[in-house]
Amino acid sequence: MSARRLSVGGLHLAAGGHALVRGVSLTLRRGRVLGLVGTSGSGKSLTTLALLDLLPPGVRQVAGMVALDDAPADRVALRGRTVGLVQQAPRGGFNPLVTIGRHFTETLACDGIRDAAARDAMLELLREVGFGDPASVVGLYPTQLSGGMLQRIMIALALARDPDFLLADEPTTDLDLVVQAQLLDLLERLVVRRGLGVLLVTHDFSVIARLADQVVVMDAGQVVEQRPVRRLFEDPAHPRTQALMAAHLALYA
Ligand SMILES: Nc1ncnc2c1ncn2[C@@H]1O[C@H](COP(=O)(O)OP(=O)(O)OP(=O)(O)O)[C@@H](O)[C@H]1O
Repeated sequence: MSARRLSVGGLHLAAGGHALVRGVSLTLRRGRVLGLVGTSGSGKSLTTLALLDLLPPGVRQVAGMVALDDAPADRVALRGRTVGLVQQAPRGGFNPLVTIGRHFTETLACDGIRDAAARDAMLELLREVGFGDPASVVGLYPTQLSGGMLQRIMIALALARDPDFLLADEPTTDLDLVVQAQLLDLLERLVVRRGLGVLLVTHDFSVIARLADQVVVMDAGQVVEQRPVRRLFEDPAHPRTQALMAAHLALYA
């Protein structure tokens, strides 16, 4: 049965005796988008990676528990099947020597989906993320596609094992504004159609305003504010949130 909530509680991370993330707790809910914002280095990516036990070498989890609904979860078992991961800079997420089709067949084979069934599933996934002629994409290599197309494909790969939750770490960074808007529309459609629970990591408040229901603000490894998106924009409480918002308005208002 599908889980309704994915949560991390009391997460502490450290490297070389230096605390990087301190006491972070947050909860994703199916059909909802939780925005995670904060300045560079505030601990957003490490928190996201800790959910799937994918911390980089040298970073250690000192405390914290990940739970599905209210039961402790095996984080390695969550990868792909329950929780999909989409990261920034899609080009680095692909093997340049392998076709797009092979990226899909290898992922689908994890669930025993092969041959004609794999091809049908791959074409359907590519169609779902907006490729009108998916068959024309499967024989291409990652270098033959634009950043926006690769980011769509990375989302399709993250959906290949039909997860309940999606962790999207800066999914629109480095893409032009038109492609960014298309990707945010796509994520919104997926939340509605699949009932996905999404963690949307970004430093961009316009992305938060467009998609998030609830927002967590991090600063120096800690959660400093957590509230519904509308209330955050109307009345940012913490000085760090106010500063991030002011910087955003200075650039885009
Ligand atoms: N492998 C590592 N070893 C030691 N420290 C690290 C490592 N990776 C990240 N850090 C440190 O942990 C802190 C949090 O990093 P993290 O990447 O989670 O920040 P972030 O909020 O995602 O920033 P950005 O928006 O720039 O991606 C930073 O001070 C960073 O320098």
